[in-house]
Amino acid sequence: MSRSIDVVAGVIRDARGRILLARRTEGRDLAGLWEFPGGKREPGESPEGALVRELREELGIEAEVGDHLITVPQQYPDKRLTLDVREVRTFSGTARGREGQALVWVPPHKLPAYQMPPADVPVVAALGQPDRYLVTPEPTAMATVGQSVASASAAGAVEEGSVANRLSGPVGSAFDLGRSAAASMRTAVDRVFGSLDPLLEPIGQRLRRDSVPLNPTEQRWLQALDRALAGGIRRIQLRAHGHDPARWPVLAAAAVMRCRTAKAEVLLNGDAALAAQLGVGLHLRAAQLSQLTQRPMADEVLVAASCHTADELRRAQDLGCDFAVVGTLLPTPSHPGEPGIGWDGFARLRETVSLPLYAIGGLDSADLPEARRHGAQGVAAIRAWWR
Ligand SMILES: Nc1nc2c([nH]c(=O)n2[C@H]2C[C@H](O)[C@@H](COP(=O)(O)OP(=O)(O)OP(=O)(O)O)O2)c(=O)[nH]1
Repeated sequence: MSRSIDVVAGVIRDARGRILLARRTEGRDLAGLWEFPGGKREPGESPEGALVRELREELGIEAEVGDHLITVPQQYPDKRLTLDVREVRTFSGTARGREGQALVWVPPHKLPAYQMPPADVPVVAALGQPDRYLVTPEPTAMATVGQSVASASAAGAVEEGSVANRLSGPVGSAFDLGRSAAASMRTAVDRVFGSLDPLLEPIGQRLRRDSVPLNPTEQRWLQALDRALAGGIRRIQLRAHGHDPARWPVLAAAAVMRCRTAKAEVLLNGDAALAAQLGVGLHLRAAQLSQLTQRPMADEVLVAASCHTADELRRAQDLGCDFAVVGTLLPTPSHPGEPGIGWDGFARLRETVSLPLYAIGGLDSADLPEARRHGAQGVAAIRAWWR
Protein backbone atom coordinates (compact mmCIF):
# COMPACT_ATOMS: atom_id res chain seq x y z
CA MET A 1 0.00 0.00 0.00
CA SER A 2 1.45 3.41 -0.93
CA ARG A 3 1.23 6.24 1.61
CA SER A 4 -1.58 8.81 1.50
CA ILE A 5 -1.06 12.54 1.78
CA ASP A 6 -3.60 15.33 2.15
CA VAL A 7 -2.59 18.53 0.41
CA VAL A 8 -4.45 21.83 0.33
CA ALA A 9 -3.74 24.49 -2.29
CA GLY A 10 -5.07 27.96 -3.03
CA VAL A 11 -6.28 29.82 -6.12
CA ILE A 12 -4.86 33.30 -5.51
CA ARG A 13 -5.92 36.06 -7.90
CA ASP A 14 -4.50 39.54 -8.38
CA ALA A 15 -6.49 42.67 -9.22
CA ARG A 16 -6.30 41.79 -12.93
CA GLY A 17 -7.76 38.32 -12.37
CA ARG A 18 -4.47 36.53 -12.98
CA ILE A 19 -3.79 33.39 -10.93
CA LEU A 20 -0.60 32.72 -9.00
CA LEU A 21 1.48 29.62 -9.76
CA ALA A 22 4.67 28.55 -8.00
CA ARG A 23 7.39 26.38 -9.48
CA ARG A 24 8.44 23.30 -7.54
CA THR A 25 12.10 23.60 -6.61
CA GLU A 26 14.88 21.12 -7.40
CA GLY A 27 15.32 18.14 -5.15
CA ARG A 28 11.58 17.60 -4.53
CA ASP A 29 9.39 15.22 -6.44
CA LEU A 30 7.71 16.76 -9.48
CA ALA A 31 10.52 19.39 -9.51
CA GLY A 32 10.20 22.04 -12.19
CA LEU A 33 6.42 21.70 -12.53
CA TRP A 34 4.11 24.61 -11.74
CA GLU A 35 1.57 24.24 -8.94
CA PHE A 36 -1.03 26.14 -6.95
CA PRO A 37 0.69 27.35 -3.76
CA GLY A 38 -0.06 25.22 -0.71
CA GLY A 39 1.20 22.11 0.97
CA LYS A 40 0.55 19.13 3.21
CA ARG A 41 -2.01 19.25 5.95
CA GLU A 42 -0.61 18.44 9.38
CA PRO A 43 -2.41 16.05 11.76
CA GLY A 44 -5.35 17.77 13.41
CA GLU A 45 -5.21 20.77 11.08
CA SER A 46 -8.29 21.92 9.14
CA PRO A 47 -7.85 22.45 5.38
CA GLU A 48 -8.40 26.20 5.86
CA GLY A 49 -5.89 26.37 8.71
CA ALA A 50 -3.31 24.42 6.72
CA LEU A 51 -3.72 26.68 3.69
CA VAL A 52 -3.36 29.89 5.73
CA ARG A 53 -0.18 28.50 7.35
CA GLU A 54 1.34 27.27 4.06
CA LEU A 55 0.69 30.56 2.26
CA ARG A 56 2.25 32.49 5.16
CA GLU A 57 5.34 30.24 5.16
CA GLU A 58 5.78 29.96 1.39
CA LEU A 59 4.67 33.38 0.16
CA GLY A 60 4.57 35.68 3.19
CA ILE A 61 0.90 36.58 2.72
CA GLU A 62 -2.05 36.50 5.11
CA ALA A 63 -4.90 34.81 3.26
CA GLU A 64 -8.61 34.63 3.83
CA VAL A 65 -9.82 31.28 2.50
CA GLY A 66 -12.97 31.29 0.35
CA ASP A 67 -15.01 28.69 -1.53
CA HIS A 68 -14.09 25.10 -2.18
CA LEU A 69 -13.20 24.58 -5.85
CA ILE A 70 -12.46 20.86 -6.19
CA THR A 71 -10.88 17.96 -4.31
CA VAL A 72 -8.88 15.68 -6.58
CA PRO A 73 -7.91 12.17 -5.49
CA GLN A 74 -4.88 11.16 -7.53
CA GLN A 75 -2.69 8.06 -7.54
CA TYR A 76 1.01 8.88 -8.03
CA PRO A 77 3.68 6.17 -8.42
CA ASP A 78 4.78 6.51 -4.79
CA LYS A 79 1.71 7.85 -3.02
CA ARG A 80 -1.97 8.56 -3.04
CA LEU A 81 -2.66 12.28 -3.03
CA THR A 82 -5.83 14.11 -2.09
CA LEU A 83 -5.53 17.65 -3.43
CA ASP A 84 -8.11 19.99 -1.87
CA VAL A 85 -8.23 23.32 -3.73
CA ARG A 86 -9.78 26.46 -2.26
CA GLU A 87 -10.31 29.94 -3.61
CA VAL A 88 -8.40 32.60 -1.70
CA ARG A 89 -10.97 35.37 -1.14
CA THR A 90 -8.52 38.11 -0.19
CA PHE A 91 -4.97 38.38 1.07
CA SER A 92 -2.68 41.03 2.52
CA GLY A 93 1.03 41.42 1.86
CA THR A 94 3.05 40.88 -1.30
CA ALA A 95 3.52 37.32 -2.52
CA ARG A 96 7.22 36.41 -2.72
CA GLY A 97 8.84 33.00 -3.17
CA ARG A 98 10.23 32.67 0.36
CA GLU A 99 11.58 29.18 -0.28
CA GLY A 100 13.42 30.05 -3.49
CA GLN A 101 10.52 29.05 -5.74
CA ALA A 102 9.76 31.06 -8.90
CA LEU A 103 6.31 32.67 -9.05
CA VAL A 104 4.20 33.70 -12.02
CA TRP A 105 0.80 35.41 -12.37
CA VAL A 106 -1.10 33.71 -15.19
CA PRO A 107 -4.29 34.81 -17.00
CA PRO A 108 -6.79 31.94 -16.48
CA HIS A 109 -7.03 31.05 -20.18
CA LYS A 110 -3.25 30.55 -20.30
CA LEU A 111 -3.11 28.06 -17.41
CA PRO A 112 -3.20 24.99 -19.73
CA ALA A 113 0.13 26.16 -21.24
CA TYR A 114 1.93 25.55 -17.93
CA GLN A 115 3.26 22.09 -17.13
CA MET A 116 1.67 21.01 -13.89
CA PRO A 117 1.41 17.73 -11.91
CA PRO A 118 -1.31 15.26 -13.03
CA ALA A 119 -3.67 16.20 -10.16
CA ASP A 120 -3.75 19.79 -11.41
CA VAL A 121 -5.25 18.98 -14.79
CA PRO A 122 -8.76 18.61 -13.28
CA VAL A 123 -8.15 21.74 -11.19
CA VAL A 124 -7.35 23.86 -14.24
CA ALA A 125 -10.42 22.42 -15.98
CA ALA A 126 -12.57 23.26 -12.94
CA LEU A 127 -11.38 26.87 -13.20
CA GLY A 128 -12.25 27.30 -16.86
CA GLN A 129 -14.59 24.69 -18.27
CA PRO A 130 -18.36 24.19 -17.89
CA ASP A 131 -19.50 22.17 -14.88
CA ARG A 132 -22.59 20.84 -16.64
CA TYR A 133 -22.52 18.66 -19.76
CA LEU A 134 -25.89 18.21 -21.41
CA VAL A 135 -26.46 15.04 -23.41
CA THR A 136 -29.42 15.46 -25.73
CA PRO A 137 -32.22 12.86 -25.75
CA GLU A 138 -33.55 11.43 -28.97
CA PRO A 139 -36.03 13.66 -30.76
CA THR A 140 -38.26 10.65 -31.28
CA ALA A 141 -38.71 10.26 -27.55
CA MET A 142 -40.45 13.61 -27.54
CA ALA A 143 -42.78 13.07 -30.47
CA THR A 144 -46.39 13.94 -29.83
CA VAL A 145 -48.65 11.28 -31.23
CA GLY A 146 -51.42 12.67 -33.41
CA GLN A 147 -49.86 16.09 -33.95
CA SER A 148 -51.98 17.91 -36.51
CA VAL A 149 -50.21 18.27 -39.82
CA ALA A 150 -52.09 21.51 -40.52
CA SER A 151 -50.85 23.18 -37.37
CA ALA A 152 -47.37 21.84 -37.99
CA SER A 153 -47.41 23.32 -41.48
CA ALA A 154 -48.68 26.60 -40.17
CA ALA A 155 -45.68 26.64 -37.88
CA GLY A 156 -43.45 26.45 -40.93
CA ALA A 157 -42.88 22.73 -40.88
CA VAL A 158 -43.29 20.16 -43.62
CA GLU A 159 -45.80 17.35 -43.88
CA GLU A 160 -43.76 14.24 -43.28
CA GLY A 161 -46.23 12.12 -45.28
CA SER A 162 -45.46 14.05 -48.47
CA VAL A 163 -41.80 13.38 -48.20
CA ALA A 164 -39.91 11.10 -50.53
CA ASN A 165 -36.45 10.59 -49.19
CA ARG A 166 -33.64 11.00 -51.72
CA LEU A 167 -30.63 10.18 -49.61
CA SER A 168 -27.27 11.13 -51.01
CA GLY A 169 -24.16 11.69 -48.96
CA PRO A 170 -23.88 12.58 -45.29
CA VAL A 171 -26.28 15.54 -45.49
CA GLY A 172 -28.54 13.85 -47.91
CA SER A 173 -31.92 14.18 -46.28
CA ALA A 174 -34.01 15.72 -49.04
CA PHE A 175 -37.68 16.01 -49.73
CA ASP A 176 -39.29 15.81 -53.08
CA LEU A 177 -41.88 18.57 -52.94
CA GLY A 178 -43.80 20.44 -55.58
CA ARG A 179 -42.27 23.74 -56.80
CA SER A 180 -44.36 26.14 -54.70
CA ALA A 181 -44.17 23.92 -51.65
CA ALA A 182 -40.40 23.84 -52.10
CA ALA A 183 -40.29 27.64 -52.20
CA SER A 184 -42.26 27.99 -48.99
CA MET A 185 -40.14 25.33 -47.41
CA ARG A 186 -37.06 27.32 -48.36
CA THR A 187 -38.42 30.11 -46.19
CA ALA A 188 -38.79 27.65 -43.36
CA VAL A 189 -35.20 26.54 -43.84
CA ASP A 190 -34.05 30.16 -43.74
CA ARG A 191 -35.93 30.63 -40.51
CA VAL A 192 -34.35 27.58 -38.96
CA PHE A 193 -30.83 28.32 -40.08
CA GLY A 194 -30.80 32.12 -40.19
CA SER A 195 -27.60 33.60 -41.53
CA LEU A 196 -25.22 30.74 -41.87
CA ASP A 197 -21.93 30.35 -40.12
CA PRO A 198 -19.21 30.05 -42.84
CA LEU A 199 -18.28 26.58 -41.60
CA LEU A 200 -21.83 25.36 -42.12
CA GLU A 201 -22.34 27.11 -45.45
CA PRO A 202 -21.86 23.92 -47.54
CA ILE A 203 -24.58 22.21 -45.50
CA GLY A 204 -26.72 25.33 -45.75
CA GLN A 205 -26.42 25.48 -49.52
CA ARG A 206 -27.49 21.91 -49.74
CA LEU A 207 -30.36 22.48 -47.35
CA ARG A 208 -31.60 25.39 -49.43
CA ARG A 209 -31.22 23.51 -52.69
CA ASP A 210 -33.03 20.44 -51.42
CA SER A 211 -35.46 22.36 -49.22
CA VAL A 212 -35.03 20.30 -46.09
CA PRO A 213 -37.24 21.66 -43.36
CA LEU A 214 -37.54 20.23 -39.90
CA ASN A 215 -40.56 18.32 -38.77
CA PRO A 216 -42.56 19.28 -35.64
CA THR A 217 -40.80 16.74 -33.43
CA GLU A 218 -37.44 18.11 -34.49
CA GLN A 219 -38.58 21.69 -33.99
CA ARG A 220 -39.70 20.90 -30.45
CA TRP A 221 -36.33 19.25 -29.84
CA LEU A 222 -34.60 22.46 -30.96
CA GLN A 223 -36.86 24.51 -28.69
CA ALA A 224 -35.81 22.32 -25.75
CA LEU A 225 -32.20 22.94 -26.75
CA ASP A 226 -32.89 26.68 -26.80
CA ARG A 227 -34.27 26.44 -23.28
CA ALA A 228 -31.21 24.55 -22.07
CA LEU A 229 -28.96 27.21 -23.62
CA ALA A 230 -31.05 29.95 -22.02
CA GLY A 231 -30.61 28.12 -18.70
CA GLY A 232 -26.83 28.51 -19.02
CA ILE A 233 -25.73 25.15 -20.46
CA ARG A 234 -22.47 25.72 -22.35
CA ARG A 235 -21.21 22.22 -23.21
CA ILE A 236 -23.46 19.87 -25.13
CA GLN A 237 -23.26 16.40 -26.59
CA LEU A 238 -25.57 15.98 -29.56
CA ARG A 239 -26.75 12.40 -29.39
CA ALA A 240 -29.72 10.85 -31.14
CA HIS A 241 -29.18 7.14 -31.64
CA GLY A 242 -32.74 6.37 -32.61
CA HIS A 243 -33.27 9.32 -34.94
CA ASP A 244 -33.62 8.84 -38.68
CA PRO A 245 -29.98 8.81 -39.84
CA ALA A 246 -30.96 10.63 -43.02
CA ARG A 247 -32.44 13.55 -41.07
CA TRP A 248 -29.93 13.68 -38.25
CA PRO A 249 -27.21 15.72 -40.05
CA VAL A 250 -29.74 18.42 -40.80
CA LEU A 251 -31.05 18.56 -37.27
CA ALA A 252 -27.52 18.46 -35.87
CA ALA A 253 -26.52 21.37 -38.14
CA ALA A 254 -29.49 23.40 -36.88
CA ALA A 255 -28.47 22.60 -33.29
CA VAL A 256 -24.86 23.61 -33.96
CA MET A 257 -26.01 26.98 -35.30
CA ARG A 258 -27.91 27.67 -32.09
CA CYS A 259 -25.05 26.55 -29.88
CA ARG A 260 -22.60 28.76 -31.78
CA THR A 261 -24.84 31.77 -31.26
CA ALA A 262 -24.99 30.98 -27.53
CA LYS A 263 -21.21 30.38 -27.47
CA ALA A 264 -21.74 26.82 -26.23
CA GLU A 265 -19.33 24.00 -27.05
CA VAL A 266 -20.72 21.10 -29.07
CA LEU A 267 -19.55 17.51 -29.33
CA LEU A 268 -21.23 15.09 -31.66
CA ASN A 269 -21.77 11.53 -30.49
CA GLY A 270 -19.89 8.87 -32.40
CA ASP A 271 -19.65 10.26 -35.95
CA ALA A 272 -16.19 11.72 -36.67
CA ALA A 273 -16.95 12.52 -40.32
CA LEU A 274 -20.08 14.49 -39.52
CA ALA A 275 -18.36 16.19 -36.57
CA ALA A 276 -15.60 17.38 -38.92
CA GLN A 277 -18.16 18.58 -41.45
CA LEU A 278 -20.03 20.53 -38.78
CA GLY A 279 -16.82 21.87 -37.25
CA VAL A 280 -17.61 20.50 -33.77
CA GLY A 281 -16.00 18.14 -31.27
CA LEU A 282 -16.47 14.39 -31.07
CA HIS A 283 -17.81 12.33 -28.16
CA LEU A 284 -16.66 8.71 -28.42
CA ARG A 285 -18.78 5.80 -27.23
CA ALA A 286 -16.94 3.39 -24.92
CA ALA A 287 -16.97 0.72 -27.66
CA GLN A 288 -15.25 3.10 -30.09
CA LEU A 289 -12.34 3.67 -27.72
CA SER A 290 -10.91 0.19 -28.29
CA GLN A 291 -11.01 0.61 -32.07
CA LEU A 292 -8.88 3.75 -32.17
CA THR A 293 -5.12 3.99 -32.13
CA GLN A 294 -4.90 7.76 -32.42
CA ARG A 295 -6.88 10.87 -31.59
CA PRO A 296 -9.59 10.98 -34.27
CA MET A 297 -9.81 14.77 -34.60
CA ALA A 298 -7.40 17.68 -34.97
CA ASP A 299 -5.71 18.83 -31.77
CA GLU A 300 -7.72 22.02 -31.43
CA VAL A 301 -11.06 20.16 -31.57
CA LEU A 302 -12.59 18.70 -28.40
CA VAL A 303 -12.65 14.93 -28.06
CA ALA A 304 -14.36 13.19 -25.14
CA ALA A 305 -15.36 9.63 -24.28
CA SER A 306 -17.89 7.68 -22.23
CA CYS A 307 -16.12 5.35 -19.79
CA HIS A 308 -17.12 2.78 -17.18
CA THR A 309 -13.81 1.20 -16.14
CA ALA A 310 -10.26 2.23 -15.28
CA ASP A 311 -9.09 0.56 -18.50
CA GLU A 312 -11.41 2.65 -20.63
CA LEU A 313 -10.35 5.79 -18.80
CA ARG A 314 -6.66 5.06 -19.41
CA ARG A 315 -7.42 4.43 -23.05
CA ALA A 316 -9.28 7.74 -23.31
CA GLN A 317 -6.38 9.52 -21.65
CA ASP A 318 -3.79 7.82 -23.89
CA LEU A 319 -5.79 8.82 -26.98
CA GLY A 320 -5.57 12.46 -25.88
CA CYS A 321 -9.22 12.97 -24.95
CA ASP A 322 -9.97 16.31 -23.33
CA PHE A 323 -12.43 14.88 -20.81
CA ALA A 324 -14.53 11.81 -20.11
CA VAL A 325 -17.95 10.94 -18.73
CA VAL A 326 -18.12 8.25 -16.06
CA GLY A 327 -21.17 6.37 -14.84
CA THR A 328 -23.59 5.13 -13.98
CA LEU A 329 -23.42 6.95 -10.67
CA LEU A 330 -26.85 6.38 -9.12
CA PRO A 331 -29.48 3.78 -9.99
CA THR A 332 -31.65 5.21 -12.79
CA PRO A 333 -34.86 4.06 -14.47
CA SER A 334 -32.96 3.90 -17.78
CA HIS A 335 -30.55 1.27 -16.33
CA PRO A 336 -32.82 -0.96 -14.21
CA GLY A 337 -31.02 -3.43 -11.95
CA GLU A 338 -27.71 -1.54 -12.05
CA PRO A 339 -26.82 -0.31 -8.57
CA GLY A 340 -24.55 2.52 -9.72
CA ILE A 341 -20.93 3.06 -8.71
CA GLY A 342 -21.69 5.78 -6.13
CA TRP A 343 -19.37 8.68 -5.30
CA ASP A 344 -16.73 6.46 -3.68
CA GLY A 345 -16.60 4.29 -6.78
CA PHE A 346 -16.33 7.41 -8.89
CA ALA A 347 -13.43 8.74 -6.79
CA ARG A 348 -11.60 5.38 -7.13
CA LEU A 349 -11.83 5.65 -10.92
CA ARG A 350 -10.99 9.35 -10.77
CA GLU A 351 -7.60 8.77 -9.16
CA THR A 352 -6.37 6.44 -11.92
CA VAL A 353 -6.22 9.20 -14.56
CA SER A 354 -5.79 12.96 -14.68
CA LEU A 355 -8.56 13.63 -17.20
CA PRO A 356 -11.36 16.00 -16.20
CA LEU A 357 -14.39 13.78 -15.56
CA TYR A 358 -18.13 14.33 -15.50
CA ALA A 359 -20.26 11.95 -13.43
CA ILE A 360 -23.48 10.74 -15.07
CA GLY A 361 -26.51 8.77 -13.91
CA GLY A 362 -29.43 10.19 -11.94
CA LEU A 363 -27.67 13.51 -11.25
CA ASP A 364 -28.57 17.16 -11.71
CA SER A 365 -27.29 20.64 -10.76
CA ALA A 366 -27.95 20.03 -7.06
CA ASP A 367 -25.25 17.33 -7.14
CA LEU A 368 -22.49 19.70 -8.29
CA PRO A 369 -20.95 20.38 -4.84
CA GLU A 370 -20.82 16.63 -4.10
CA ALA A 371 -19.33 16.02 -7.55
CA ARG A 372 -16.56 18.57 -6.90
CA ARG A 373 -15.80 17.01 -3.51
CA HIS A 374 -15.06 13.74 -5.33
CA GLY A 375 -12.88 15.25 -8.04
CA ALA A 376 -15.46 15.63 -10.80
CA GLN A 377 -15.46 18.52 -13.24
CA GLY A 378 -19.20 18.38 -12.82
CA VAL A 379 -22.30 16.51 -13.81
CA ALA A 380 -23.50 15.18 -17.15
CA ALA A 381 -27.21 14.58 -17.64
CA ILE A 382 -29.92 14.12 -20.21
CA ARG A 383 -33.20 14.80 -18.47
CA ALA A 384 -32.04 17.29 -15.83
CA TRP A 385 -31.83 20.27 -18.18
CA TRP A 386 -34.11 19.16 -21.01
CA ARG A 387 -37.59 20.62 -20.66
N1 LIG B 1 0.98 22.61 -3.23
C1 LIG B 1 0.63 21.82 -4.24
N2 LIG B 1 1.00 20.51 -4.26
C2 LIG B 1 0.62 19.78 -5.31
C3 LIG B 1 -0.14 20.33 -6.37
N3 LIG B 1 -0.37 19.35 -7.27
C4 LIG B 1 0.23 18.22 -6.82
O1 LIG B 1 0.25 17.14 -7.38
N4 LIG B 1 0.83 18.49 -5.63
C5 LIG B 1 1.56 17.47 -4.86
C6 LIG B 1 3.04 17.61 -4.97
C7 LIG B 1 3.52 17.03 -3.65
O2 LIG B 1 3.62 15.63 -3.78
C8 LIG B 1 2.39 17.36 -2.70
C9 LIG B 1 2.67 18.62 -1.94
O3 LIG B 1 3.54 18.35 -0.96
P1 LIG B 1 4.63 19.40 -0.48
O4 LIG B 1 5.07 20.22 -1.62
O5 LIG B 1 4.11 20.11 0.71
O6 LIG B 1 5.77 18.50 0.05
P2 LIG B 1 6.81 17.56 -0.67
O7 LIG B 1 7.30 18.10 -1.93
O8 LIG B 1 7.80 17.24 0.37
O9 LIG B 1 5.89 16.32 -0.99
P3 LIG B 1 6.17 14.79 -0.72
O10 LIG B 1 7.48 14.46 -1.32
O11 LIG B 1 6.12 14.58 0.76
O12 LIG B 1 5.02 14.10 -1.41
O13 LIG B 1 1.25 17.57 -3.50
C10 LIG B 1 -0.50 21.69 -6.32
O14 LIG B 1 -1.15 22.26 -7.21
N5 LIG B 1 -0.09 22.40 -5.23
